[in-house]
This record gives sequence, structure tokens and C-alpha cells, in this order.
Amino acid sequence: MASIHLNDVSVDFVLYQGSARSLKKTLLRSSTSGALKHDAHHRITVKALSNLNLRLEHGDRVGLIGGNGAGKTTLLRVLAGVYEPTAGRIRVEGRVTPLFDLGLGLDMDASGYDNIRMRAAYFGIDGDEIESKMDDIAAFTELGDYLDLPVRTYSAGMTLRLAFAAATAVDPEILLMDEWIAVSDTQFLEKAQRRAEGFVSRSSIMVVASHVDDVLKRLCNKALWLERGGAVRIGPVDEVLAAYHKHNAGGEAAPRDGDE
Ligand SMILES: Nc1ncnc2c1ncn2[C@@H]1O[C@H](COP(=O)(O)OP(=O)(O)OP(=O)(O)O)[C@@H](O)[C@H]1O
Repeated sequence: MASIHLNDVSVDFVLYQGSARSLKKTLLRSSTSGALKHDAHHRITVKALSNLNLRLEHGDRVGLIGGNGAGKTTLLRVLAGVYEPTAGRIRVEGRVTPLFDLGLGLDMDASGYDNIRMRAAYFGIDGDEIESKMDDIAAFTELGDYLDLPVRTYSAGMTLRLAFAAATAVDPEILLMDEWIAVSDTQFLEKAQRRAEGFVSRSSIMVVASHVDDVLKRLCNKALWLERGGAVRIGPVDEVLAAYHKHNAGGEAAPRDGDE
């Protein structure tokens, strides 16, 4: 059974380690959220995640909400294993499918077909199973004979079609999505959304970052409100969204777990 456990997870990024004091001062003054700090080595760091605790189990479909820079993308990348926590512990049980940074991991010299096979092999899917799905995947991409050519000959839109089809060829246990699917081609966007919704329903745990309430209400049963890298509130999606909007309408700074 899939599960995600985060214990006191923090992620710090080093932004600046030069000695020009005026730039340092400008950076620190521009930090309205208090997220920028000097570390012990006099470097300026930003705390993208701050002592975050989280437990997700089978059936949890969690929407990440919060203002710009709240830590949503960083959390998704930590869950995907792209970033290591600077502190704390993370345990992820289950096969993770990130539906963001889709182009990562494509072999530009291999053909479209071979990239689909490699992605499946990476997920431990046996060769017969992926071959049995290949016609369906190929039809979805609408790339035709291009699937026999190296990916470096594809346009950006064609690469995205391939990457999306390859990523969604294998049912996920843990599905991670950032801002829904950013596709400029509207005809493909509708197809991609239909495919992703089926994909969501077959996942055990789903985490999606979005600024769009309709998307969150449609896909999620829970929401996690993040500010300054920490959890403000987690609970039923409607309740957390209502609290989030009430706060924003009041123009107050968001409280944080542990704030007085
Ligand atoms: N690679 C990086 N290097 C330096 N700082 C980073 C990096 N990635 C994120 N940050 C910083 O970490 C903080 C959290 O960023 P993150 O992208 O996780 O926020 P977000 O909630 O996804 O924001 P948005 O809604 O604007 O996409 C921000 O202050 C951001 O500037």
C-alpha cells in the first residue's frame, strides 16, 4: 500500500555566497516573508520547506495551495526525489509518477518508441505488457512515423506529447502534478486532461499543486495550505480553501503551525 511520511522536513537553498555587502543587504531587505536568512557560513539562504510534517495514505488526493513561493513545487520535487531534504526524514512507499518536468529522463538520441519502452522498464513493467499497450500509446501521441525517429528531431510540442504519453503509460501508485498540465496546444490539452483524470482515479495517492479552485475541488479530497514552507492547515479541500480565501480577503499574514 502506498504511503508518504515526512518528519520535520526542511529544504534550504543557498541564494548568494559572495562578499558584496550591498547586494546581500538588498536581498535581505527585499524579503517580506522572512524566508531569507544568513546561515552559519554567512551565505544567504531561503527556507523553501520548513519543518514540514505530513502523513499521506491510500486514497488521499491532496491539493497544495499557498501564495507564490510558499513551497508547493519544492514539496512536489522532494516527494519525487528530485531534491533531498536539508533536514528531517522522508519515507515514500510506492511507485512515484511525476507529471511535471516531463522532458527529464528522455533520451534525445533514442526513438519515441524506445523512450516509451525505457520509461516502462524503469518502472519495472515487463516488455510484453508495454508492447501490448504500445498501439494505444502511439495513437494518443498522434506522432505517427515520427515515433521511429530520434526525439531530437521533434518540436517542443511533439516532445511534450511523447513525454506525457510515456509518463501515463503505466498506472501510478503515487501521482504528483504541478499546476495541472501546461500545454499550449488546446486540442491536445483536452485529450491530456481526459487521460490524466483517468490516471488520477487509478492512483493510490495523488498530490497536485494548483492555484485553480475548480481543479482542486474536482480532483482532491484534501488540501494542504503552505506558507513560508510550512503547513498552515491540512483537511477537507472545501474547508481549507475557504479558510485560505478568508485569510487572503482579510489581507492578513497567514498563521503557521506553531505560531502563537
Ligand atoms: N532552485 C531554487 N534555487 C533557489 N531558490 C529556490 C529554488 N526553488 C525554489 N526556490 C525558492 O524556494 C521558495 C519556494 O519556492 P516554490 O517554487 O516551492 O514555491 P511555490 O509555492 O511552488 O510558488 P509558485 O506558486 O509561485 O510556483 C521560494 O522562495 C523560491 O524562491
